[in-house]
This record gives sequence, structure tokens and C-alpha cells, in this order.
Amino acid sequence: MKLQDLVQPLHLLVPYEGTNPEITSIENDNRKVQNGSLFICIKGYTVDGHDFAESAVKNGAAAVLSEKALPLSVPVIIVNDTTRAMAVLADAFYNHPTKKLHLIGITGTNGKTTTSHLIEKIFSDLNHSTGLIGTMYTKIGDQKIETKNTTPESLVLQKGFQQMLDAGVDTAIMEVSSHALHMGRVHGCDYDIAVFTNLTQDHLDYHKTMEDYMHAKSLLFSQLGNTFDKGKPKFAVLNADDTASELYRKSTAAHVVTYGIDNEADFHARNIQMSSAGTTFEIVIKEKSYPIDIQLIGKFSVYNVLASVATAFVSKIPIEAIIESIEGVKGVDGRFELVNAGQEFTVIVDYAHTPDSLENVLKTIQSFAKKRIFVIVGCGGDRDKTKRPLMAEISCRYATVPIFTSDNPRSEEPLAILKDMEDGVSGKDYITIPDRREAIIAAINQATAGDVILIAGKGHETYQIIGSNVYDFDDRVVAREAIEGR
Ligand SMILES: CC(=O)N[C@H]1[C@@H](OP(=O)(O)OP(=O)(O)OC[C@H]2O[C@@H](n3ccc(=O)[nH]c3=O)[C@H](O)[C@@H]2O)O[C@H](CO)[C@@H](O)[C@@H]1O[C@H](C)C(=O)N[C@@H](C)C(=O)N[C@H](CCC(=O)O)C(=O)O
Ligand SMILES: Nc1ncnc2c1ncn2[C@@H]1O[C@H](COP(=O)(O)OP(=O)(O)OP(=O)(O)O)[C@@H](O)[C@H]1O
Ligand SMILES: N[C@H](CCC[C@H](N)C(=O)O)C(=O)O
Ligand SMILES: [Mg+2]
Repeated sequence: MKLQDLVQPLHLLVPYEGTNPEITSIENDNRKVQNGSLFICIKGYTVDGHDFAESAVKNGAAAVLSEKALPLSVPVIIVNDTTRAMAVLADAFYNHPTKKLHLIGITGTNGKTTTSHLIEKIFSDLNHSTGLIGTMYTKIGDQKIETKNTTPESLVLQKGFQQMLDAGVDTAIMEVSSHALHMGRVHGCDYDIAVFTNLTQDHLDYHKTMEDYMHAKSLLFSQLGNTFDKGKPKFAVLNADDTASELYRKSTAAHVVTYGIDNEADFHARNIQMSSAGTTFEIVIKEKSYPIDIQLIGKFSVYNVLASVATAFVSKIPIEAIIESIEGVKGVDGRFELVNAGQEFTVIVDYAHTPDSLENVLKTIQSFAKKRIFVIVGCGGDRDKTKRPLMAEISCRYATVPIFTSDNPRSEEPLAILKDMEDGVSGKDYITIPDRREAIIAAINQATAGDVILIAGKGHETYQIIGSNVYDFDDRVVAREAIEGR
């Protein structure tokens, strides 16, 4: 594509000077630049990409997109915000891939990964070819690719959509993090359905206040109303039991459908019966009631199911097929995942790393636990510090034996993170074991028949980040080894 054609959607007011080279790729990392690339300078949180422009040109960049004038031998296009302009250009460069996909975006503090997997299962059971983008991986047809972020930056994202189309994918389901919305990673994505799970405390290191965090999520719903040329209706799927839904309802020009348990909703769950093996309930849609028997447990799972049912329903999937598909879901990796190695007590690995998710999971365990509840929990380094005392307090409130440990301390001192947790529980009974493996072993060695051990926070993760080192670490593997070594 010629440079002038590529930048046309930016409608530059001051035309750039110089030639009109053929652009073969767009890159924002000078190390990935090849002959003919457009290099985009991004002012990051760690370094400033403008400092790599010269090196990018040496590596073959044919043009540079920048926020300031740069003395380079290739055309330099100046825009106000390169990150957002990158999203517009990526969408154009890959020929607007989301116009050709049924695109479902899911936002919310908790439940995005779980809900996206439920929705993906419904569509793939009906022989749709699906793509999935989220915390665990990006899936393009049958291929799984590792990802660094829950919602990747726009270049990676739009390229991924194009690869999906090449692989015959018709439906893409993606988690949309508040960071991504705030940073403009999803500018240019033409969503058909936007789903809201819930809003509770997390990420205040980045968003600073709950108000700002709530508003960041509203961008998904306002973006949903930006274009209407896909020839089908658009929907916002909102949680009637979460007050933040009011803002999202007001943010969109799309149709709104609601789901809920406590409040009236278009997709309403009633007669919920929970056991340690699963949950049964009725879904009421337009006054008709549909019984469902799922293998997932906890009230939070009912919410995830309702959000998924509503999304599939407005996508015109027959309700009977939706229910059959959801009933077949055994669980999602690292979410309430049982570790069974023949022991007489229950070991659960779960990804709860926020106060609300931890409380939900512990409440669910309390509803079926007959003996003691152990919880092994830590809080991530370089992340929201204010959730640390809250998570510690919740652990002490619900567990008989709370054990505080490390969860990806990153650049922080592990003992300092633990101290922040301990500040929330002075005078309460808890144990602190900074080494996560030792913490897991200690719980497993103490457990007796009928106890339940919750290992929280890392779920599917297969690593522990200490400083800048990434060590192999999988709670499920460590727990199994500890049980076998007892
Ligand atoms: C704070 C934040 O979001 N940072 C993201 C950001 O990194 P950064 O700003 O540090 O980038 P940088 O290293 O300063 O680089 C700036 C520019 O210079 C370029 N560069 C850099 C070095 C070099 O040698 N040459 C070069 O050209 C880079 O390619 C980049 O264009 O851009 C990177 C590439 O897109 C992201 O991977 C990175 O996410 C980091 C890893 C992160 O931890 N993000 C978290 C906070 C996040 O986004 N989380 C949400 C999920 C939350 C949830 O699920 O609850 C997410 O969506 O993942
Ligand atoms: N609807 C829900 N409400 C509250 N808690 C939930 C809900 N669904 C799942 N959880 C809890 O939150 C944890 C994380 O779930 P999940 O991975 O689906 O969320 P996520 O929004 O994708 O998280 P992340 O932002 O880290 O990607 C689960 O392990 C469970 O403990
Ligand atoms: N998406 C979340 C994941 C947290 C997982 C937890 N194990 C941690 O490292 O804090 C975040 O980046 O805040
Ligand atoms: Mg997720």
C-alpha cells in the first residue's frame, strides 16, 4: 500500500514532505522494522519510541509516524497521538477486518476470560469458526498463540483479525481490558456486541479512582455506537445487578439487553440450586423458563452463564443449542480447577486476584465446605496496592487457615507486599510464608480429610515473576507434587 493511501484516513491538515513509498508493514518496535516498514514512534511507560526512529530508518523504515518533527531522510508524518493514529492505520492497513467478523467484546473486572470461553464454546459447537483473544492466549481457528496482554495493542490486534479472516473465522470473541480502552488499543474495532460483567476494585494503580475506572470501561459501549454499516443490529449486554450498567446504558446507541439474578432482567436466573458438583437454575427469557444444569459452581458462574446466553441469543443462536453447549462446559483452565491426586481433601486452583473475586470464591467454598478452609494468597507486585489489605482481610474472614505468600512480586520487595497485606489484618490469625511453593506444601501437609485448600491468584499462569526473572511455576503442578510427596 502506498504511504499516501495508508495515511488517507488521518486526513492530515499539513501534507508531509517527500516521496510516496510503498509501505510493506507497520511496526512500532525498531527491532522488527524491515525494508519498507512504516515505523510508529510511541511514547511508552518505559521508553520513548521517538528515540528509536533513527535506528528504524537504518533498519529500512520507509516512513515514520511521529508526535514531533524529526530530522530523518524519510517522510515524517506528524500527528497529535501516535498510539491512537496507529490504531486507525492498523485497521486500514489490514483492510478493516472487524467489518467482516461478528465481533464480541467483553469488559468488566472479573469473569471476562470465563465468559469469553463460554461464548466461544457455544459458537464453535454450532460449527462456527471462532477466534478468541484474551488473558490466556489468542486463538485463531485451531491455532493458539501466546500473548503478553489480555488485550493486545492495535497492531497485533488488527493483524490477528486479518489472520482470523484468512483462516476462515467468522466470529471473534475478545476480552477488552480497561487499560486497552483507555490507551486506545481497540480504536478501529467495529464491535457487534459489547458485554459488561461487573465492576469492582482493581487497577487503581493505573486508573487512580473507581470513577475513572468505570469511565474507561464505558468507552467500549460508546464505541459500539460509532458505526452502523454492518447490516445487523448491535447490542450492549449489561449486568442488571451492577449499578455501573446505568452509565453503560447511557453511553451507547445500540440495543440494550440485561441479565441478572437479584434485579429484573431480560435474561433472568431464578431457583438457583448450588452444590459442590454444579448448579441448576432456570433462565427466564420473555416469560418463558428454560432449565439449565451446569457443571460450574458459585453465583458468579451463574452471572457468566447469563451473560453468555444473552450474547448468543441476540446473535440468533437457538436457546436449546445454547443451553446444551453451556451444560457441556467442564470449566475453564485455572478457574476453580480441582487438583486431584487421590488425596482426601479438596484442592482448588483459582485465578481470583481481586477482593471481589476472592470473596466470591471463598463464599462459594464456604457453602459446601464441611471442615477447615485453607487459602493461599498473595498480591501482585507493581499492581494496585490498595487491594492488598482488602484481600488479606477477606482471606481472614472466610478461611480457617489464611496463608499469605507471593504472587508475581515483579520489581517490588516480596516482604513489603506481604506487609501491605498484613496491615489489613492486625490482631487476626494468619501465617506468612513468602515462598509460594513452601506455602502450598505447608497447607497440603497440614490438611486432613474433608478440608478445602484454595490456592488463589495465579490460576492458569505457569510462571512466577520475581524481579525481572520469570521462573517456571504452576500452582497445579506444585500442589500435585506436594500431595504426592506427603
Ligand atoms: C503499562 C502498559 O500497559 N504498558 C504496555 C506498553 O508498554 P510500555 O509503555 O512500557 O512500552 P515501552 O517499552 O515503553 O516502549 C515504547 C515504545 O518503544 C518501542 N521500543 C522499545 C524498545 C526498543 O528497543 N525499541 C523500540 O522501538 C516499543 O515497541 C514501543 O512502541 O506497551 C506494551 C506493548 O503493547 C504492553 O505490552 C505493555 O503492557 C505491559 C506489559 C502491562 O503490564 N500492561 C498491563 C498493565 C495491562 O495492559 N494489563 C491489561 C489487563 C488487565 C486485566 O486483564 O485485568 C491488559 O490488557 O493486558
Ligand atoms: N462474574 C464474576 N464475578 C466475580 N468473580 C468472578 C466472576 N467470574 C469469575 N470470577 C472470579 O474471578 C477470577 C478470574 O476470572 P476470569 O479470569 O474469568 O476474569 P477476568 O476478568 O478475565 O480477569 P483478568 O482481568 O485478570 O483477565 C476467577 O478465577 C473467579 O475467582
Ligand atoms: N490481569 C491481571 C492479572 C493479575 C494476576 C496476578 N497473578 C498478578 O500477577 O497480579 C493484572 O495484570 O493485574
Ligand atoms: Mg482475563
